[in-house]
Amino acid sequence: MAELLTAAQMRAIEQAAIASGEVTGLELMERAGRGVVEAIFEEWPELAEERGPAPAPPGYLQQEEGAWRAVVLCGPGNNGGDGFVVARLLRARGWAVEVFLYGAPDKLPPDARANYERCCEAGKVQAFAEFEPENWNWQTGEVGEVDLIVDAVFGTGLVRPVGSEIWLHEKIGVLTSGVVNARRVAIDLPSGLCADSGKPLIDTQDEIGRGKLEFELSVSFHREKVGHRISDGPAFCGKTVVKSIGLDDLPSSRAAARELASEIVRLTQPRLLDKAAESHKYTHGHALILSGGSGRTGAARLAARGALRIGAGLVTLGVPPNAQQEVACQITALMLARIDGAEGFAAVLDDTRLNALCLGPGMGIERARDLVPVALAARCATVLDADALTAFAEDPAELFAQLHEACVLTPHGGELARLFPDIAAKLNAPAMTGPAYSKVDATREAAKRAGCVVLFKGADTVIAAPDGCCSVNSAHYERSAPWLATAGSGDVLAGFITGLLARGFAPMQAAETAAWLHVECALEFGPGLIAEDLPEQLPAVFRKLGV
Ligand SMILES: NC(=O)C1=CN([C@@H]2O[C@H](COP(=O)(O)OP(=O)(O)OC[C@H]3O[C@@H](n4cnc5c(N)ncnc54)[C@H](O)[C@@H]3O)[C@@H](O)[C@H]2O)[C@@H](O)CC1
Ligand SMILES: Nc1ncnc2c1ncn2[C@@H]1O[C@H](COP(=O)(O)OP(=O)(O)O)[C@@H](O)[C@H]1O
Ligand SMILES: [K+]
Repeated sequence: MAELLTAAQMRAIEQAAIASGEVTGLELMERAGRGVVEAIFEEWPELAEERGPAPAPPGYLQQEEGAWRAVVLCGPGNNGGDGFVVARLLRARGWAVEVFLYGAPDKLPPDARANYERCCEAGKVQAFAEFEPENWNWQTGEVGEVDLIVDAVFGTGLVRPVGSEIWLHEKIGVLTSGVVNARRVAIDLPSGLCADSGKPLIDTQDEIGRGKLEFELSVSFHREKVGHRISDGPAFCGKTVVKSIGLDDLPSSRAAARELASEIVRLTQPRLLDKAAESHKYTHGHALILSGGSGRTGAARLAARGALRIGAGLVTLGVPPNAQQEVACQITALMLARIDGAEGFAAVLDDTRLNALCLGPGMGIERARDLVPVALAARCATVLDADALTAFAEDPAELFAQLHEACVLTPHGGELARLFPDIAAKLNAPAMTGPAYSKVDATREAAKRAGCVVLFKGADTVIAAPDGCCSVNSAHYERSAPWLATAGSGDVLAGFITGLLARGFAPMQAAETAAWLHVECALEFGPGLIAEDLPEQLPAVFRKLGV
């Protein structure tokens, strides 16, 4: 299962390896630099082609032709150290490389210092203040084309907001503003991005020039960091490649990782979805999904279709009398039960074969306020979405007092803010110091307070349980699925979770697997997707999974 590490976890794993004597920091840095160069050539094979030798410094960037040209921006820590390795390796291949250092050489940590010195043997390293692409005269050809920009200013050690003197988004923006056509690679993370939260730490009220901070490739080591997958991280990173630096082969770092295991955030992956051959429909559970009144039943019908397709044995829509006819005209495999007020609902719940409930989609606030307490009193696996969450905006504590561990809450950002206003305020505050409060922190805190699983939606859906277990369902990079942002897709997701709960999945596993399948369905259909299409992709997705 793919793990996402925080900066502190990565440090602990690396430090354990170094402390054991199984590897030195210098060796890890060399492997990191080599990994970056490898990743660059894998991403842009044309850059690996041989070219003429580098002209002698100074002023090699003035040359019109000849070697490939790179600018490497190094910072004051080990990220800068990785940058010096990359600069040296590129120079050894005949590249013309301009290296700039932000910070004083004698303050570099030992391994970075060693690589600074080795880098200087093959060419100069200039002070960062000299990096003034805004003053380079492109028009007169005084400065030649730059083929590659390497950002090695800050990695996982970024703790303070990036000052205006190193606003890379501005500087790199100049370099890439169409005058030159350089590929942009960030070592570990784009400098300025907080490794734990995926938020930029920038000390300014100004609009961040986001387009300019975006890289095409980020090369991380050992594991992706949480920040590669949440908030602004994916947009800034462009594409994230992970290179091994040999830590998985070392008993010391493996032991350190085992100790951290319960805290580590994971990327979602599907659980076993097969059905046993000897089963019958009741083995797969009976889900009940409550709808709203006449004219507002679409959301619940979407959820119900999702629950049925994902394999619940039976799915019943619980509708108020005024919507009975409307729903009856629309459904075939789904069943229908008349559910009016709290009393009638309680009577329906006497049927113990009903083992998963879904309340919220299109339900209406008033009906939700009446019926959610009845559902929760039944102590049945229950998904609360949409109106079932908003109904408790005025007194979230009232809801929390009734929730139990078989519940799943599925808020989007607005709904989360209604139930957890303090958590939303912390999450939405400008990030000044690292590690910044993240969507992972927010979801974990919400799950703990609610006492049940919380699935916080978005392209970076975060799912957490009260015990801290947490995963990210990332619709980014090769799983980018922007077509999922369409009305009703959240209703289908609620139905998917309900269906899996009916099938007997534990709440955390139901939420993770449903979120993962939701994105797979969107990818299976592709552009033009609307919510109705989502459940209909499940058969193809299951076939691909070998279910
Ligand atoms: N942890 C590991 O296992 C490995 C780490 N490596 C590299 O080392 C990096 C982490 O190195 P470090 O921990 O030295 O951290 P960084 O190199 O990311 O930055 C730390 C330095 O920047 C300063 N700093 C932080 N925020 C600042 C700000 N806003 N303005 C000015 N200065 C600021 C800190 O005081 C410190 O001097 C990783 O991202 C990775 O690139 C690699 O060499 C491979 C192995
Ligand atoms: N850009 C995006 N990429 C991938 N998934 C997205 C994106 N935006 C939204 N989603 C997903 O689409 C669904 C939207 O749900 P929600 O906000 O409840 O809206 P609705 O109820 O109208 O469907 C959620 O599952 C969310 O994770
Ligand atoms: K960097």
